[in-house]
Amino acid sequence: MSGLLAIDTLTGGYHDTNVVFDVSVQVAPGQVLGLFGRNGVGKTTLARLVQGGLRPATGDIRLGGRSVTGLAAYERRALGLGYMPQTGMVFDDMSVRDNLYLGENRCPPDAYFDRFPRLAERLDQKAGSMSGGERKILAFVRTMIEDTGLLVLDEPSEGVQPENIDHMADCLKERARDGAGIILIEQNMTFLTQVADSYLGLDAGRVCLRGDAGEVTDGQIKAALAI
Ligand SMILES: Nc1ncnc2c1ncn2[C@@H]1O[C@H](COP(=O)(O)OP(=O)(O)OP(=O)(O)O)[C@@H](O)[C@H]1O
Repeated sequence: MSGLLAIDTLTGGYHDTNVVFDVSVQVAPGQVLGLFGRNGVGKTTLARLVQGGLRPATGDIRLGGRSVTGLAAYERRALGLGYMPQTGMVFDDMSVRDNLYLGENRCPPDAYFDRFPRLAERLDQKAGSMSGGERKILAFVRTMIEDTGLLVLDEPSEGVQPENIDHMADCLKERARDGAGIILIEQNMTFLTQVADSYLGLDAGRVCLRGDAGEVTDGQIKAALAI
């Protein structure tokens, strides 16, 4: 597998307390890695270690063959790493239009309005006045339109209606078909299994299950979640 992203024996967490231990995994162009596990097992922490918001205690992260372990989040962003955090991506005081159109290195969002017409209807509305699910869709589309080769998305479907989750799945599959590597953190297993072509399960910060979609069974995923 040619590594777009290579994570090597990564350990890290908060201050002196590590919550992710010895995680190694690779993501190739076009691959969607489904990252799952119960609440509090370290999924968001792993995502933030990859994104650069947290620095690892030990281990290495390589993007396109280059070590980015010592780089700040904005430097990783400049190298093509996109990140949709679980919360806090939308600027509540700005309009939906400004959330979508302001910023550099973006494609126009218009291509997403067929799938998510609510955004087009609410362009002049403040983002903070939208529902939680609508703000998630806004954050998702902002992430999709950025010019990035690796996307890390932390529970994008939380609070989103099933029909729009299906549209999110289609968008992610298209980005992967276009060559992006994707790490998708999800509690919604229907969504995750719809999109992921490989899985990484975490328990207590350690890898408890890994494999391609053809190898890992629903039963194994359920068992990993019920550990
Ligand atoms: N800012 C922080 N400071 C200290 N500890 C934290 C911080 N954020 C998370 N933790 C701890 O790190 C551990 C892993 O949390 P993390 O948010 O990575 O889990 P998660 O698998 O993403 O959970 P969830 O599914 O609930 O989002 C938890 O024990 C949590 O309490």
